Formats: sequence, C-alpha cells, structure tokens
Amino acid sequence: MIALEHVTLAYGDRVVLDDLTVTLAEKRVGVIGANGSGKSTFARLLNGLLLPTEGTVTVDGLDTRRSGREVRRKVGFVFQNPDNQIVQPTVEEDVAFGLKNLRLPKAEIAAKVDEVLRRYSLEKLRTRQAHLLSGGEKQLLALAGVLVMRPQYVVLDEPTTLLDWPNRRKLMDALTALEETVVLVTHDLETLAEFERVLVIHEGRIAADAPPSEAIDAYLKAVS
Ligand SMILES: Nc1ncnc2c1ncn2[C@@H]1O[C@H](COP(=O)(O)OP(=O)(O)OP(=O)(O)O)[C@@H](O)[C@H]1O
Repeated sequence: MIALEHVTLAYGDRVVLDDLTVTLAEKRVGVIGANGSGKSTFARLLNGLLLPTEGTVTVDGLDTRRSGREVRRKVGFVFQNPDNQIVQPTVEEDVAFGLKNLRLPKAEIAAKVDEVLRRYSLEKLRTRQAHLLSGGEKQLLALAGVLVMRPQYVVLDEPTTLLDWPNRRKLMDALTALEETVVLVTHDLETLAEFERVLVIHEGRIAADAPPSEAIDAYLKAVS
C-alpha cells in the first residue's frame, strides 16, 4: 500500500501539489489531468525520486525520505522518456543491468533476461544497440528493464506516448497480465477502461477519485 499524508510539493515557491492525502491499495490505479497539472510530480513521489516538501509518503510502511533504496526496490518506475533509463549499449545488457548490480549469479541473470525478452517480444532485438531502437521499442525495453527486477509496484509515467497501435496493445496487455500493483499516469484515457480507480489531478489537488468513466467525466468537465 502506498500512502500520501498531507503531501505538499513545491518547486521553489511554486506549489504544484497541495496537501494531498490519499492511500493507493488497488491493483490498478490511473492518474489523469491536464498538462502541467502535476501528474509526473505525483508519480515521482511514489518511489522517492522526489521527496515531499511537506508531509510523508510511505510504501508498505517505509518512508520514502528515510528508506529510499528499499522503496525503489519495491517500486519500479517507467519514465515518460525511455532515454532516461536506457543506460547500456545493447538491449540484453540493458535488461541485465539492474540484476548485475544485485550481483546475482550469471546463470540466474541470463535466465531472467531471456524470460523477459521473450515475454515482451524483444528477443529479435537482443543484440541491437539500445540507443538506435525506435521510440516504441525503447519504451518496451524500458518496461522490460523495470519488470525484470520483479518490483511489487510499477509506476508508469505516460508509457504509451511513442507506441504505435500494436505496441500500445502489447504494452496494455502486459500491464493487464502483471501481478504487480500498477499506477499509470496517462493522457490515453481508453487504456484506463479496466482500471479499478482513477485519480484526477487538477490545480494541485485530487479533483476526482472514482472508477474510470466517472473520473474521466470529471476530468473532461474540469478542463473544458
Ligand atoms: N524540476 C522542476 N522545477 C520547476 N518546475 C517544475 C519542475 N518539474 C516540473 N515543474 C513544473 O511543475 C508543474 C507540474 O509538472 P508535471 O511534470 O508534474 O506535470 P504533468 O501533469 O506530468 O504534465 P504533462 O501532462 O505535461 O506531462 C509544471 O508546471 C512544471 O512546469
């Protein structure tokens, strides 16, 4: 369970999120809102990439301020721009990177990398230069690199922006199949149809917190 208590986040003197208190316990939570409303900021608070200016964020009781490393093991983060997280020359090396940092045995790393490349249809790309992949291929690689670490929670910040229709379908199917708890920030409202809960962020606050169709209605009203 991820809990925010009286969380305020300010960049300098600009308050972007204002006194949010919310608990995320569902398997599938969507986050929507206008450009600049604070969705990425909200997402980054969930795994300690950003620390609250005021208030606390806890993941299964671990405070992101005090237990950042443990929180980041639990909460995988898929960035909006995959170039932010692709760090190794080839696809297979990039997927193996986090596992190597854990100093797992070589055979175990190889087995996990094979499994995840197969699962996301990335096998044929395995020896390719990661930075030369297409945008959509990079997004799938970034997701694979996070999921291979088996986090309990996966936070994704607009992961479908670069994807064509088949790859968007593939990514959404992958998300549906995950056992992990998913928090998805998106402008792609139709991907939220099966979600249990959707938060609408507007003017620094949670303007709606409801099942998808109700939340999407509230969002469209707020921005029109
Ligand atoms: N590091 C930063 N320093 C100063 N201001 C920032 C910083 N990061 C974000 N902001 C500002 O905070 C506000 C919220 O940004 P955020 O990226 O969280 O919005 P968003 O809802 O994810 O937007 P989008 O839908 O366009 O991705 C924006 O006005 C942005 O310009």
